[in-house]
Amino acid sequence: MAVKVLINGYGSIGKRVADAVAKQDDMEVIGVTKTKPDFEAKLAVEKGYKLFAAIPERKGLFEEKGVEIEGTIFDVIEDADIVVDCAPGGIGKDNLENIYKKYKVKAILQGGEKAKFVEDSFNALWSYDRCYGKDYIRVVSCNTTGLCRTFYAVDSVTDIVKARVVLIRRGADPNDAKRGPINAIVPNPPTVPSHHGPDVVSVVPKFEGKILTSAVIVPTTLMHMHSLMIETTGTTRDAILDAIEKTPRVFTVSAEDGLNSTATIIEYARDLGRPRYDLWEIPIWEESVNVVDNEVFLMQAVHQESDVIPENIDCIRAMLQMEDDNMKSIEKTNKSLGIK
Ligand SMILES: NC(=O)C1=CN([C@@H]2O[C@H](COP(=O)(O)OP(=O)(O)OC[C@H]3O[C@@H](n4cnc5c(N)ncnc54)[C@H](OP(=O)(O)O)[C@@H]3O)[C@@H](O)[C@H]2O)C=CC1
Ligand SMILES: O=C(OP(=O)(O)O)[C@H](O)COP(=O)(O)O
Repeated sequence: MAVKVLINGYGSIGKRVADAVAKQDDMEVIGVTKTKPDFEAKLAVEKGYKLFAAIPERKGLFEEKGVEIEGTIFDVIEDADIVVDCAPGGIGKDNLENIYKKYKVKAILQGGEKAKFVEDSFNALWSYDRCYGKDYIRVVSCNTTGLCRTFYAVDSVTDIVKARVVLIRRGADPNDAKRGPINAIVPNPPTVPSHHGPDVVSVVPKFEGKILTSAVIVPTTLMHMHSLMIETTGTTRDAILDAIEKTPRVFTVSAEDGLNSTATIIEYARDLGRPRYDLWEIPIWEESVNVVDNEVFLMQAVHQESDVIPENIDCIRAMLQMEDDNMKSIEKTNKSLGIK
């Protein structure tokens, strides 16, 4: 029987998680929530999702606008086997304390929440077993997910002694007219190291003290980009390329093929006919992969709106003990979504 999934927060991440859950033969979406009756709420109903008010006092707003609503989150939460919280960063922890724990329902939070509020942090390659059967888990952020996958590939062929990463973060998602910068490069966070190193360690504790990250924000909406420098005990370029080939959800792209920027990578995702031009995999520039004196260099991009989506699906399977082999869950999810 399909497990019942409630999506609390139907925004950039929530709508993608809902569509991915709907594609699984072992899961069903029992509802999605919004706080306001805008176009996303209307489209959710048109797509056939049952819509609920995330905040009970807002229910009247939907009725006033004629947007079909089934009730509030409190009318559906007891039917859920698990809630995937996709509310804006910082709100998930309040929902965890005020709703999910009170109703004793398992919940997944997203990367905008801190590690300390949950039992563990999830990446399908690294921490599936640890999260198996747990109640409250965080799927780490898009950037952290991208780093975890690439470190997995490198770690599969050599030992990582120390890694340094510079993250070039997109200024806003494409639908966001309020954030920036429009014409500046902003150290963000202004302090070094950034939170991404500790976030990777929350998934892979053996990397404690080994990952140092700094980040800037630039005026683009398409993707993030990372420049990785990974000191190892010894490896070769061919071994790293082979490891990338064997690791799920990462792949190489070549500037020679015209995939020489985030712009053409997104065009590639469009040409693949991906929903919302989502690129769930992490593209690594083949030409950037190099090994100098045991240090691995590479550059990769991250489609911030979509790389965490398959992770949420695998996290549901782990928490609800639906599949005990992480690689089998990854394979099932990949197949259902059409991941390379
Ligand atoms: N966008 C990204 O690139 C990524 C985001 N994340 C993380 O995912 C989470 C969600 O981000 P994102 O999808 O971008 O955010 P969005 O702002 O796009 O969507 C948030 C959704 O939550 C709803 N919402 C608002 N308040 C509440 C509430 N109190 N309870 C439940 N739902 C609420 C909003 O509804 P309404 O619009 O009706 O107000 C909206 O549907 C954050 O933790 C973020 O850090 C992780 C990876 C990448
Ligand atoms: O929510 C996200 O970006 P945002 O906090 O810039 O909106 C992405 O998950 C990236 O987050 P991160 O750069 O804190 O890993």
